Amino acid sequence: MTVVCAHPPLWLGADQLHPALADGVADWLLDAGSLTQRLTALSGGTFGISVLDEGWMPLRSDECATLGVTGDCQGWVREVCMFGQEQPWVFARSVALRSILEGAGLALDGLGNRPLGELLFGEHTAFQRGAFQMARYPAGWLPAALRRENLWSRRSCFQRDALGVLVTEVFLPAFWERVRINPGRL
Ligand SMILES: C=C(O[C@@H]1C=C(C(=O)O)C=C[C@H]1O)C(=O)O
Repeated sequence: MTVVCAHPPLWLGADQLHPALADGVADWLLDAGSLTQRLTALSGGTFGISVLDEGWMPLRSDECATLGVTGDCQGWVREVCMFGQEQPWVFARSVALRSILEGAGLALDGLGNRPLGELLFGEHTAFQRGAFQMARYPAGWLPAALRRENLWSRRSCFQRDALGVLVTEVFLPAFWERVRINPGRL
């Protein structure tokens, strides 16, 4: 496995971004509904998820800090690619702290190719979604096949009691082509 080091990006709230997000970009990055559902609709029946990596591993420093831990922490990591029309549209990395997840009754490890959105947005879910933060995602954090500089990403934490699931989504070039939006500086 190649380990690529990259510094954490500066994550900023929508009101901290200068210039502000263009309307078309904001329409996707700031939509608090289920991205899985929106992509499924956009794909016309061709939506799919492929799990690229998952397991217990050390979380990144910016993830530990966002989940309220100072210093190092371990957690469940799930990295997926969401496809539409056979194109890679969104890379997503979802993480939760091991210490909390183990007693929380959320079977992240049993999801496989079913979308996490089913658990987070399901009918009986009690998750509350936190505010979005945006950044240009470090290319070194993307799997080699998807690696590009400067891609827009967003993250937000889904909270249910003590359990936080931090979901980061990176919007890939084929997605912006599909929606015919120029996200700027690609
Ligand atoms: C959070 C959602 O779930 C999506 C599904 C994911 C998965 O299956 O790993 C990851 C990120 C999300 O984009 C959503 O639908 O909005």
